Amino acid sequence: MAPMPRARIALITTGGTVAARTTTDGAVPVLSAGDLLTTADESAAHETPVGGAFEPQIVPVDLMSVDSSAMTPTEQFRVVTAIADALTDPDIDGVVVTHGTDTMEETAFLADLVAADPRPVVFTGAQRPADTPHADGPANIASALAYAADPDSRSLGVQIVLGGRITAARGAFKVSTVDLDVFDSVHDSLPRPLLTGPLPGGRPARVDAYTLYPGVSPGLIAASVSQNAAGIVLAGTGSGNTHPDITAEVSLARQRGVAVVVTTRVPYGPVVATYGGGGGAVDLARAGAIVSRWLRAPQARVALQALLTTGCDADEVADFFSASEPRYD
Ligand SMILES: NC(=O)C[C@H](N)C(=O)O
Repeated sequence: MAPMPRARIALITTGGTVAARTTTDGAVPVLSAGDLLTTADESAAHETPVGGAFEPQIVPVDLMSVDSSAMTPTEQFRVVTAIADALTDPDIDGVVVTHGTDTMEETAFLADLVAADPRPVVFTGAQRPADTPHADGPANIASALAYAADPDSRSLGVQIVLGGRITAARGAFKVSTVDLDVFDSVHDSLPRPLLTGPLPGGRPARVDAYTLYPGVSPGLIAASVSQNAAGIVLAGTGSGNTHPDITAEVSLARQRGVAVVVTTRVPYGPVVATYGGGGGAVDLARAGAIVSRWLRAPQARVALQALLTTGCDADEVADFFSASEPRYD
């Protein structure tokens, strides 16, 4: 299908390179939704469906102006709340969120965790600041608006539209610091278990994440526990493995009621608990860690944080991660 010519789309801006201007102190996000629309207008002409002008009615929401690398969990929750607020208007056909690419996979995934509404929610951004020659933001915004206005985009969950590619938020990860084709996916058809109910206000639960390596200090985990982290995500080597000393700390963390999820630092392939020897994923699972088969550390951390913030217990966390596995992978 083609975009509805007069679709009504909420455009929520959060900052990022797409909204950035270059200064002597580096690129900083300063542009409003109105500014972004002006630059996207020309590119939108290329999205005009055959036989009718595509002139969406835009409802601008200038939410925040931050580089996404500096976005806090509280701000990520605010983005998701803003999407829900926009969708309370029955006349809105879809939502586009402009966001930095550094942590887009996290906020878009958080939005997908509560995306029960069939109307399209699309994240987009840019790799080049808006005032650089050949800035990619305007074309990305135009494509995202067209995608959000297309009835065929309904009921697919949150999508990332960027660099000419459409990527489901769940499983997406940033693959290039500078290329215009920014995201790939660890698996292109992950199941989408949703959180029950909206995200609560207030401060999200603290969930730490560590990438493991030879010689990593077990004290990192002890420090998280002593600082009252509610959860810890470990990106192990290979298929979710590490040193036996880490397993011992995981055991202690579990005894203190801290949820632990193990994933891998490897970009592709499932995490399969195969290895023993004291530090293998088999040992970590026996020590009480939950294996995240596909969701990598950034998204596993967001899921664990959202689950713990909404009051889920260890069994419900385990159920979520097992429901996130495709049946035949
Ligand atoms: N391309 C970008 O948007 C990177 C930027 N640092 C951000 O995530 O906000």
